[in-house]
Amino acid sequence: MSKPRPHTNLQIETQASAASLRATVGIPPPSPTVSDGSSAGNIRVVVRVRGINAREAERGANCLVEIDPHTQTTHLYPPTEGDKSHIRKIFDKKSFTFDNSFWSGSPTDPHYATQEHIYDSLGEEFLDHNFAGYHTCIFAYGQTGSGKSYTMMGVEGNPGLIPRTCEDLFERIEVYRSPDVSYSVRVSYFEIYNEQVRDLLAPRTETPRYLKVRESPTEGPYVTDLIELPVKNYAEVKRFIELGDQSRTTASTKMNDTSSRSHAVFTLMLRQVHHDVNTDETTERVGRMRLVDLAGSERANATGATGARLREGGNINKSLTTLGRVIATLASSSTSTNISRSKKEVVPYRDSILTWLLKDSLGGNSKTAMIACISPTDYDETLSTLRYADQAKHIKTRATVNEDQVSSAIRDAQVDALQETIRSLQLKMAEESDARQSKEHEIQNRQLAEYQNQVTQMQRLMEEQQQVAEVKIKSLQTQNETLRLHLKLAVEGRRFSSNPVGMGSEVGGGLSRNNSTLSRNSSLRRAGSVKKNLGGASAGGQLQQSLQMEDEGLGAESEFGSEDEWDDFITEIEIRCDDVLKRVGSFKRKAAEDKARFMLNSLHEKSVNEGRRI
Ligand SMILES: Nc1ncnc2c1ncn2[C@@H]1O[C@H](COP(=O)(O)OP(=O)(O)OP(=O)(O)O)[C@@H](O)[C@H]1O
Repeated sequence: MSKPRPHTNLQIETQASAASLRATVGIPPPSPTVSDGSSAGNIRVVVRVRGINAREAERGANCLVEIDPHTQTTHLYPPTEGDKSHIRKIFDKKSFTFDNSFWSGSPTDPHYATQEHIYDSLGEEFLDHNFAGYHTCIFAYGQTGSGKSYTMMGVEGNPGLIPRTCEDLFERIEVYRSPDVSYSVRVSYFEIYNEQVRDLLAPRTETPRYLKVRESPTEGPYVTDLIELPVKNYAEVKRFIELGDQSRTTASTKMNDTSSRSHAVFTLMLRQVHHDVNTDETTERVGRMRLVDLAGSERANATGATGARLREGGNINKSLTTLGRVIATLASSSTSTNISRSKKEVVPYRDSILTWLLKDSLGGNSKTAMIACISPTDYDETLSTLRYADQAKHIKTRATVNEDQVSSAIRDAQVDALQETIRSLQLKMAEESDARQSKEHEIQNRQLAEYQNQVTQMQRLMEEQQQVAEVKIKSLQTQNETLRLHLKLAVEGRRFSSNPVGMGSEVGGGLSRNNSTLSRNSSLRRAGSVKKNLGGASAGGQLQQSLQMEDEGLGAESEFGSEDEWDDFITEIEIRCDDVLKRVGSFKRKAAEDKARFMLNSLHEKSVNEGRRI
């Protein structure tokens, strides 16, 4: 059989990058496309084939994979007769069609899919969803050594999907920045190793510290005490990625020199707070992006694993088998008819930590994509991955926009209610600590966990308060600047009209008189249009508009018949400026008070914890 000729994805070169175009021209982030804020859709599935590596070339392995760029089909050919490992088995050519099939055989191949192509065709769109308020998840699946870490994280000088997403995220925040919107980003990074969760951003300790997984009715499954760090720019995230990668469990196997022995989950939380100065209402949008690099499926004899490596491999395979069962159950319930749907199968999320934590991403509130990474030479493993991927494309998720509209009063009430809960928990814990010696550790621990959970919520709320206060201050400052500019222009116009020295006086009385009249009218007209704008003046755009109207001779007729009216107008503007400044001052004070309350709570929590430890 002749070696199949690799093709690649032609589409990737022609796909217009909508998001970067939007960012270039400064159009704000996309709004949700569906009116009720929810969007049902299938998991997006793409395949990426890596090139033949040195090991495979050494054993003379043939390329068994071909990609048709026009139909996005991946063909898998049977191994050649000379390949002894496949003797006595019957193989067929298999074909699967996906949303995209990427060929990354050799950079010299026509239509070779680079890291950038993968990001442009998948990462960008998913970032759009995050800005629109959706949760997203992209996970890489495939046998060991097939290119998952390369695709997700990349290598020095050739970054993968995760660093590119982070970089684009901060570039967009810069482009979308406006006075009434504030953005905050938090990052977390953990691994699931041997069915245990370890924080990759926590300092590594002699005895590893494993974190518990809990399920909340509102948030679903979550990792307790997971560090979530606020980040301000790409350089900061990059540092945390490097820190996490250094902590990640990897080892050399016969299949891969740097094989990931754990599933790694990198999460970015994007929070957008929009504040409307006129209604004092705040809209918050939260988009969580999960980027998952799974450990690779492996056959013990192929990896040459023994001892600890063998145990790791066993756990990796166990969780991947559970993932397979979850995918199969979800796929069958998505394709089943209404009648068979009534006796719905239970999805075995809880059978592994991985599937439990990815519950939402796999079958709930998320837009999800799977990147199936395959080797071009291994028929069995590649077929297994392609079958997984083929099933996954039938899964439907229902993503909803995570948006909240809160007034200042409600927000303050929330803070008060939480403070009350925390106070009563503190009281209970103090009572409990007297009975510390009595064997009620179980209850005490549960109460402590609940207390910590509440305090974390409180901290979040305080930080959100702070974020809202910052937006308010920024938008009031802009309003103030606009008013000052209006005032300056109006006063200058008046000065010019009442003392028409200069051009008018040089060219003669008639013209001077004309100019004077013109200027006076112009100044009053300008002031009139300024006055009109005062009702809702909140942006420089309005000022520009009023000046433009005047230039076009469309300005409103003067509303100032006398000097008294003019003076009243100036006084009114001055009062408004003072008022805005006062509001800025009071917001600053409130923000400082919130911060102080927050610090006090943190201190109290610390002392409670320390008291407990003693
Ligand atoms: N598309 C590609 N282009 C160039 N090199 C690649 C590509 N894909 C993978 N590689 C290289 O192949 C090797 C194995 O890739 P990688 O570590 O990403 O595999 P993996 O699927 O994450 O494996 P494991 O499951 O064992 O962690 C690495 O040296 C990587 O740089």
